[in-house]
Amino acid sequence: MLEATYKPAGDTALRVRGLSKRFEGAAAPVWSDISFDIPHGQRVAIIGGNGAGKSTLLRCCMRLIEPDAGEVFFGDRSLSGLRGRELAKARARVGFVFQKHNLVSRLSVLTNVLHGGMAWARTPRMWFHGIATDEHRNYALHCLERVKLGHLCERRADELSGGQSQRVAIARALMQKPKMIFADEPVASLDPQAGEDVMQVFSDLACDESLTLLFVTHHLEHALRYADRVLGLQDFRLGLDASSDSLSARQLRGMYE
Ligand SMILES: Nc1ncnc2c1ncn2[C@@H]1O[C@H](COP(=O)(O)OP(=O)(O)OP(=O)(O)O)[C@@H](O)[C@H]1O
Repeated sequence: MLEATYKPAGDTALRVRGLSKRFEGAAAPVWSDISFDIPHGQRVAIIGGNGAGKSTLLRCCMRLIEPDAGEVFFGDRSLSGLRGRELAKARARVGFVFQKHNLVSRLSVLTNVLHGGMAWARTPRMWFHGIATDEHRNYALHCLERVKLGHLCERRADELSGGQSQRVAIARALMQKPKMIFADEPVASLDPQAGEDVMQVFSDLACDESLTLLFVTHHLEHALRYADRVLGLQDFRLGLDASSDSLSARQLRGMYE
């Protein structure tokens, strides 16, 4: 592994131990024996070539994909063996942001954000604008303000730019009051400036609110600028685990050779 300069500090938000995954029928594992600890509030980039298993790793960390071996802990709590409501409750600690924002186009921005509260809703209906309580609407507005889009709350989602839509998707993830944000190539389809704006929002959330951030990216400059630490997947294993301060763009490019 490339020089592991990262030294764990503080309480652990996410602990991964000995994780391995091979898809059925595949000749080789996606990766094997992956272990790392992420302290609360750390910003971590996951890099690696196409097919290195970045998305699979992110999903295995929530058991959206079942690993073949190993264990994942949120804090001290192991996800192994959790089922149904217990697993859903544990997963609700993580706000997941995808490459595609998946907003409901004909609904307002505020209603889309309210949908993020479904993770802890008793009845889904209460998450529609007009039915939701003032308390929930105010919280949704607060989440929108955290991504600097409070002024667009009444706009239809299909009238937003790509960058604005992704920021609404982040606000929707914040609505579930997560401890961690996992983001899978969140700026892949955005222009450079919108991509920077979205990465800055993530970074501010991690720095100002101690939200732990784990994001997959192919933008090496984002890994260096917006992450405290970089994990790199290469040759079916974790080939890099180092603080971004200690890395150069040339070293990161080496993960793609
Ligand atoms: N559900 C699945 N069933 C079978 N194989 C899968 C499945 N999901 C992913 N794979 C395979 O696992 C490998 C890793 O895929 P993954 O999407 O995690 O890679 P990635 O590093 O995120 O790639 P990219 O940078 O192209 O998005 C690939 O070979 C992919 O084809």
